[in-house]
Amino acid sequence: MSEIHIAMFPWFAMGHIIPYIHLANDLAARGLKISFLLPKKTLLKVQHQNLYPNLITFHPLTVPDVDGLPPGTETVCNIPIVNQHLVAFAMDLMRENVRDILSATKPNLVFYDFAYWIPNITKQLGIKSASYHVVSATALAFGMVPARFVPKDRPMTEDELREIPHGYPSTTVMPRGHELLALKFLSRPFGEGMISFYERLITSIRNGDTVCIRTCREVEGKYCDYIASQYGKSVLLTGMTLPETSAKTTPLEERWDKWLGGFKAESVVFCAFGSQYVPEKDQFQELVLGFELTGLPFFIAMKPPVGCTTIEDALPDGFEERVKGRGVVHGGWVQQPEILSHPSVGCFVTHCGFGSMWEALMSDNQIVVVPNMADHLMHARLLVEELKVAVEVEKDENKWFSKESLSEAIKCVMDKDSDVGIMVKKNHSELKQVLGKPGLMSAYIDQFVHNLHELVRSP
Ligand SMILES: O=c1ccn([C@@H]2O[C@H](COP(=O)(O)OP(=O)(O)O[C@H]3O[C@H](CO)[C@@H](O)[C@H](O)[C@H]3O)[C@@H](O)[C@H]2O)c(=O)[nH]1
Repeated sequence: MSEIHIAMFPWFAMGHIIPYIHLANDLAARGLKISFLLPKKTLLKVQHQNLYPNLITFHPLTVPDVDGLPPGTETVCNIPIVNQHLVAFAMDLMRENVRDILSATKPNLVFYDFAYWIPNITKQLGIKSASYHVVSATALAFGMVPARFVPKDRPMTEDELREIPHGYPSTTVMPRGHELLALKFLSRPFGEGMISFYERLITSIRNGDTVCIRTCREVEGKYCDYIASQYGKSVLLTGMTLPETSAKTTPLEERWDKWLGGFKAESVVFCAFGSQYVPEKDQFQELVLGFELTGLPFFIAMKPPVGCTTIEDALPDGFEERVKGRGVVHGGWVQQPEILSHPSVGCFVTHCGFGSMWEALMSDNQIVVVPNMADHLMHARLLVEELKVAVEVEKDENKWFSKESLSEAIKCVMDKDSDVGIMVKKNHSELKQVLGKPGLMSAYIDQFVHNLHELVRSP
């Protein structure tokens, strides 16, 4: 088979760029050549993850400044959700630049997700296009299908937001009540020349030559089939594309390894909410008080709350003294996969970003979910309602959760005698066995590469 050359142009968010790099590594391991288009400062942060520099080439991009965003903004990292469409706008302004790179590098195929205009360029250049999605099939099936009516010239009404797409294959894996109304921002057309996130994704899937998703049939089979039937296209799966070797190549930072090592096996509760989430100060304080209330050792890694320069500034009065020796609250990035595989860690409290969802499933930890927005809600419901491998922290209509509800959820899975704890542990361990079956994930990539060869050869 002749060599395939793929260009990749993911949404400017770390939660998208990182899984694209994992896929690039998996493909390069099978001899495929990759041209990766990335904002230039972001490139410096992730280039060490390129395991095949002979096959994966990064192309630096300059992201134009856009009114309403701090100058030099490249990704949605630290940008409030209400302004994320401006990052999409900046991405759209790069059309000509991207076309020039594709025209010069001449790949056979382009992978993209939010840049819905890529197929217009690739058709002119005689290149194939594949929309590759690193959010769940569940989220795409619920929100981003032709069966969902999305008006082009106005935001969706409450009734439209509450409507379930016809044929959607679940009655439980979905946002509830007030959460549905919070999806309104996805449907807002943002002005001259800009389209809503709903329309962006639906157009992206509809116009590409194929649709690919970072998932497995074992977890999301029926949602993949629904997407295939909605678009009349086959859906190609890459499996979960988690790097297998990270724990071996990058040992956990010594200070954390030592601290965690001071506790008995499976006793520490770890909490992290991904690369984007910035808590409000009062919710953050309630969260840490919830951990205090459990009486268990804990390790929280989270960005400083809105309006606080450091995490220490945001802690409740007397908190540090009271939890000294059994609790850490760290305001920066930690090595999540390595922490999840530390023998002392027994529970993961997660916002349920798609990356964290897979990492949680492939760990031996009990899982507690605290979803905040759009796709996180879908992943959380998938784990709790359908797979029954996790418990969810109760929230009120204003998305607020109390220290008591957080503490109860954690204790319910950490208490060795709890029926719910025993049930989710058993289900999780059975699923992990299925997903961890030797050769399963590499078979996904092999089949995926085979499908790409067919796609490239097709007329
Ligand atoms: O201190 C930290 C925090 C996070 N991570 C890693 O960062 C990634 C975070 O990804 P994810 O769990 O997917 O969360 P987000 O960063 O919130 O993800 C964005 O991208 C996801 C697609 O991957 C979408 O599902 C989410 O909606 C979107 O918020 C994971 O691999 C974590 O292991 C760390 O290593 N250390």
